[in-house]
Amino acid sequence: MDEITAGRARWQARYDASRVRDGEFTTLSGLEVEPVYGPAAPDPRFERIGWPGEFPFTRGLYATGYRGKPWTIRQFAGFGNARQTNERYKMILSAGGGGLSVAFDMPTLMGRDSDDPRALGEVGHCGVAIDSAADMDELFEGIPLGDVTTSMTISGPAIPIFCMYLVAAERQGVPIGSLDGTLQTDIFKEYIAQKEWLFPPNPHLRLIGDLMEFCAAEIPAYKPLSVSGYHIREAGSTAAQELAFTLADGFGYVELGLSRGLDVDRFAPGLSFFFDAHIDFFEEIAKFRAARRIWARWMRDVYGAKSEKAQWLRFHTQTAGVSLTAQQPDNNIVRTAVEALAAVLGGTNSLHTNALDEVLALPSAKAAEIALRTQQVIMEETEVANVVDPLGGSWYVEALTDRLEAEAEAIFTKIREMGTDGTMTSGILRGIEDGWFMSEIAEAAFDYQRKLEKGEKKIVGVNCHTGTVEEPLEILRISHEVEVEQKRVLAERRATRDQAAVDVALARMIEAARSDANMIGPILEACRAEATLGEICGALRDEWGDYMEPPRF
Ligand SMILES: CC(C)(COP(=O)(O)OP(=O)(O)OC[C@H]1O[C@@H](n2cnc3c(N)ncnc32)[C@H](O)[C@@H]1OP(=O)(O)O)[C@@H](O)C(=O)NCCC(=O)NCCSC(=O)CCC(=O)O
Repeated sequence: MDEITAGRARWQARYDASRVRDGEFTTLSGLEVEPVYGPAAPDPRFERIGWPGEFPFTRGLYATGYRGKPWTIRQFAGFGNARQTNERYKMILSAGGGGLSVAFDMPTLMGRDSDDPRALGEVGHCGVAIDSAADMDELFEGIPLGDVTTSMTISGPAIPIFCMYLVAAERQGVPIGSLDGTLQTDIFKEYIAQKEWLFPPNPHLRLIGDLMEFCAAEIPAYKPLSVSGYHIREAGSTAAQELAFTLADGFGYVELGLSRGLDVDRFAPGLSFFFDAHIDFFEEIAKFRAARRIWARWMRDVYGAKSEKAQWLRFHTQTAGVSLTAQQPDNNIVRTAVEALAAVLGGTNSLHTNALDEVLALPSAKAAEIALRTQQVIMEETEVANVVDPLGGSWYVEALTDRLEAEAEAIFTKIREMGTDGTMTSGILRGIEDGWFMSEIAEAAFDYQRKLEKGEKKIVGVNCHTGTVEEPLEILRISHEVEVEQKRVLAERRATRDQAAVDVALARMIEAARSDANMIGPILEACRAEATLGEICGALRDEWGDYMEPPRF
């Protein structure tokens, strides 16, 4: 039997052993479609590409693709206080959202309480304000945490926020071992692009190692890391840089797990990824396919992962916020639809579609609903979910996939060479310290901007096809009352909690910080005692110090 026939037989066996959702898998005009298409005759490219559901997973993780399960519709949302955001979550779930994704406000992202002087004017603005486990209870009130997978986008203070989420689950009566969800936690990309860290890199990495250890042992389905290229791309990187920097960061976390003596086949399934879907349709599809292939190969060949789940790159995608325009904002619906389709054709596991007004403010309820419906149109009407990796074998897409893979490999070599001991981690830390990542991204952003200004690259409504007379958009505005009320509630909670229990828990946490002990238990205790996020992070800042980025011109 030749390799094509043998491969197809392997795929068929996997497909037959899998569950397929009910549905009519035909074109709109009624033609039956196969679950997958492949070459009819031997093709030299095929070994690199493979079949869906098998190494190197270029064509997807599952033999069934979206016939097995469609991607998760996971709309990133949060604003004002926990009660307001809870209402938005219930709206998203009742409108067909498949999972939740929490956006926190800036003080929370920086580990500060709502009454911190630095929080002034920011409470509830770019996400929801969470000060303690009691806010987390309110955030998920009436939403069974055992049944809904919840992603939380936070990295600097990821661990105390995660512990508050565990406390909220305990208070709902959900066993924490049964939870499934994702925590962003990706501190490398904070230093590289988003700039929301709390401490120097080493204490952050220690906490992340503690979290990986805890989750691998206690909450096997939970993904404690969502390694993020989104913010790298939004900062102006190219697609190849996004791919390479993100996967390099992922390798850094694998090296961290291995350095802690953890079993790669146990902890690697907890590593998840998050990419941008930008407007160049085919380049984005190729990027997602290349990402799966590179990750599988490195995990197997460099880091010794044996199980398929440890070789899988699972990812969430968000359409490109940076591609949205304030001019002619209705056009953003079209951009988002094209980008979302690229994510789906690239085999994303989970997807957020941006709202048309996100360039101006957090989404209004109406804009949020259109964004959600955009995914549903793709899922329910277009028939694209009938066939796994429908663009596999396209000369263009396969060539771009190879090209992006080669570009990423060249960047990996550069990063490793920057380090002192041949590891990816050492190269990443050196690149952060030297401002190398930042200047690579800045160069790419500058180059693109120059092309826009020369008219070599075009954006409708910005440097071409301008001149539409526009109505002002109704946008969501967050009242200052939210901040006043959040501070009042926080003061009341501080006055009524058992202060001695808080003091003891915080002292134990610092004791643990000074030892080699795993920090998750003590931080969880502090959250159970209603210590606030600012108190927990403040005590750790006092212990570990702050981090100043080296200036670079
Ligand atoms: C793994 C992902 C990517 C997706 O998880 P999900 O649970 O949604 O989906 P999933 O794992 O693909 O699927 C759920 C289960 O179904 C199974 N499954 C899926 N497809 C299948 C198929 N065809 N056949 C058989 N089983 C299948 C999976 O293996 C899994 O089960 P098992 O578990 O048993 O295997 C996770 O990490 C995630 O949800 N990430 C979201 C991150 C996020 O929302 N970030 C927002 C950032 S927003 C941000 O940063 C701000 C940006 C800004 O500034 O605007």
